Amino acid sequence: MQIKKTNLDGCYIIQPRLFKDERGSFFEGFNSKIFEELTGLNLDFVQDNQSTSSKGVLRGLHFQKGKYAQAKLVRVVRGSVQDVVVDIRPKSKTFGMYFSIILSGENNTQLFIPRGFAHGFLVLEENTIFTYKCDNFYNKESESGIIYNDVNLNIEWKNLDVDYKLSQKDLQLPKLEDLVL
Ligand SMILES: Cc1cn([C@H]2C[C@H](O)[C@@H](COP(=O)(O)OP(=O)(O)O[C@H]3O[C@H](C)C(=O)[C@H](O)[C@H]3O)O2)c(=O)[nH]c1=O
Repeated sequence: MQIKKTNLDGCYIIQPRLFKDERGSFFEGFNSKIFEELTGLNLDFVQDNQSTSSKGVLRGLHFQKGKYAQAKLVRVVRGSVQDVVVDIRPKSKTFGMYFSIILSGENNTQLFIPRGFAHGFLVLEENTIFTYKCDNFYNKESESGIIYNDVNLNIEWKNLDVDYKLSQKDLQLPKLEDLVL
């Protein structure tokens, strides 16, 4: 497993070691011992999520507030996404800045997203399967989010040959400046 820092403190790109043979391939999706050795973080993931989306779906930008904030370890099983995280930690020197990366079933790349970030992704291929671990349980009442095209964030979402598809809930999300964090 290789870990690389991003421009956002505490957010890491993780590249698992892939083992290939005549049958196919194998990699460890998560190994707490190695992860702690490389990041110093001792995480207790309590929930595993998976979503399947068609091309053009944009989920996010979401986060859970307060004590229900979640750190996430995200990756794509099949297909590909443009994954985007926004630092919304009020005291962070990179508050309001974002990081974007392509995650795919081909590159097996993972992103570790610490608590205090909003997260979303744009689906680049049909039938993309997205899976992720969370270190805190889902809590509907603490759900919040930021509209994907918040002018102040100026996220450069990839141009696709299909329209973006968002839930009604996500289309009504506020801008970061209108949130009380
Ligand atoms: C997140 C979640 C949802 N649900 C239920 C609630 C809804 O009835 C249904 C779909 O939920 P939602 O539309 O919020 O799913 P996404 O738009 O994929 O939300 C996720 O997408 C972004 C990118 C994230 O990073 C978050 O983990 C999460 O907010 O699943 C659950 O039962 N448990 C859960 O943990």
